[in-house]
Amino acid sequence: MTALGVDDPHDARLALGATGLLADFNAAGVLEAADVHVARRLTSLAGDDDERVALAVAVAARAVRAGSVCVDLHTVAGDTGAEELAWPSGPEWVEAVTASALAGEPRVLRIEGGRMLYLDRYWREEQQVCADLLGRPPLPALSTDASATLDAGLARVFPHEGYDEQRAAAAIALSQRTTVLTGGPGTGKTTTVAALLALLAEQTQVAGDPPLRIALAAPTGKAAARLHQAVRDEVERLPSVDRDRLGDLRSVTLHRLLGSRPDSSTRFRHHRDNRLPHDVVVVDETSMVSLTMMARLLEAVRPESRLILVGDPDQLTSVEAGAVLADLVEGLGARSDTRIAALSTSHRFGESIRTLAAAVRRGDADAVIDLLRAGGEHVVLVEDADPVPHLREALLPRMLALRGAAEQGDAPTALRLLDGHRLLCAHRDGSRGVHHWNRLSERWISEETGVGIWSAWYPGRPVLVTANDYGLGLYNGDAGVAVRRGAGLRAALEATSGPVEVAPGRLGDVETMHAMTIHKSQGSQADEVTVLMPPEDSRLLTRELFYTAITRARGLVRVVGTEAEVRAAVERRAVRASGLRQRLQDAP
Ligand SMILES: Nc1ncnc2c1ncn2[C@@H]1O[C@H](COP(=O)(O)OP(=O)(O)OP(=O)(O)O)[C@@H](O)[C@H]1O
Repeated sequence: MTALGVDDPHDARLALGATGLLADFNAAGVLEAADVHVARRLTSLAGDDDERVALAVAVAARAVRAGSVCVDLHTVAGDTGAEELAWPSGPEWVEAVTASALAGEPRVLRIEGGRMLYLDRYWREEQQVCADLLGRPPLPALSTDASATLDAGLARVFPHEGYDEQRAAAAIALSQRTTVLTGGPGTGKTTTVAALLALLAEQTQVAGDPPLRIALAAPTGKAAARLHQAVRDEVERLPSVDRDRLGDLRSVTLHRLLGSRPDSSTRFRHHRDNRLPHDVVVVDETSMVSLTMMARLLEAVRPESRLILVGDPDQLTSVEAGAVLADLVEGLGARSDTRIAALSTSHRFGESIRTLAAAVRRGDADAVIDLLRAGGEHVVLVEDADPVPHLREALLPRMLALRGAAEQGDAPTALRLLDGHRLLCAHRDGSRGVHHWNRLSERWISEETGVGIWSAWYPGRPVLVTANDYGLGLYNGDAGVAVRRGAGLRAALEATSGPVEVAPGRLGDVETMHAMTIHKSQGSQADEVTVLMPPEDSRLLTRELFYTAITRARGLVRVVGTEAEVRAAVERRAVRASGLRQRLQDAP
């Protein structure tokens, strides 16, 4: 039996035809078949038969798969936990890669700082992001009159007490061509953006320039729709003079802003030679933007336009490689010529969720355990060896209430009840996974009502949309519930633009949502949230995952897990190797 735990030589995880180091590392579970295939293909194209070079390519591909942009050849053996394999020594390996045809032209591999191995494409993107960001020209100093207008404006758009933090963040953003605006959920990022745009529009008008062209964008359709709604709500609160100057602001996905091309998923219509026309570009949920997307954005934004990157660097990162927002916060934050606009006071949570989230963020596991055990109105820890009875008691009444409203065809109540609670899992499979808890929830409902659930659609079935449907105005991440209409069922959904009802058959991509993954919950909130901690050795169990999960709760967070699982979550960072932070810090 191989270390992968498979006897079958045809197991899909084993790369067919692999030999030598690649085969050994594949069988040990360090490399996946895809890494091996990339390595074999590239080395064979380059005519390189050095096994160490093939292993380097495979390890670089593996790193990208895990979200890293590069890999440290001196430490990777220890980092993988498979030190018993025949790893080349760091210096010898670096030498072999440097001498390889793959490090020549056309270049595929690159070594940085004598040890960090990059697939060249990511190295170039990292270089470009750094150069484009730091190359943006500084703003000219404001005249005395313009300064006075700005001060009066700041007092106008942030009139009340309690807005000092946001006023200071807006002042920082107004003083820079490029600003990273950070803050956790409910810290007033959108409020600050709306006010900032109002002040920029005023500056433009006072200067007699043509009206400001503003782009609002986000990495996903759902985030873009939420941004649109949130900015609209906050603009509504501004004085009428500012509202009129801003007009109707639209928001789009980054793909749409840059202009998708049918022939490529990584190249766009707007680029260095065909820049975006906007004077101000605001990107929300920047934590979900990959290195590649950031590179494409920065080459498309005009150097003289304002760029405002908004997000929460403590949340889960992009699916693709890179941890760009966190790198920008730390890299730019360490420079003397740039300031980060940071918001830290949440205006949405109760004190206890806020304190818990802060303890998770600073990695203070003792404090997290103490806060969870102290419990209270807003925080509950379920440590039972078998949490099922506890959860059945806590969650089943909610499910039955939802079913009741759905049976009566009362869509508004059903949607309100649906928004009341989320059951969050790290995984899809396994005893702590979404599938298991969806099935268990349906079983509880059947047992309690005496009515079996035999078909996919039933009254009270909560659903999650899993693909954008622009025709219906639905986005990946929108939620809904099946409600009775006469003899049949309709799906009532809470689209970002408001509630919609459609025939279930019209919904192509939906899944049952008694439980959902933490990744999918990003960007949404519910009154109550139950977090099922994954097992202690889960690859997904990280501080960022836990922080994202608990900050989905507006009123109550219930954590189901052992002390060891909670500690593992708080103590383990989602480490993504990247050189961007250092590059931004060190560049002149
Ligand atoms: N200084 C403040 N005092 C009181 N309430 C505020 C303040 N700033 C914002 N709010 C309110 O708090 C809520 C959250 O603000 P906002 O939407 O701007 O935060 P956010 O950081 O963009 O949130 P999220 O990232 O979760 O979408 C809103 O209802 C907003 O009107």
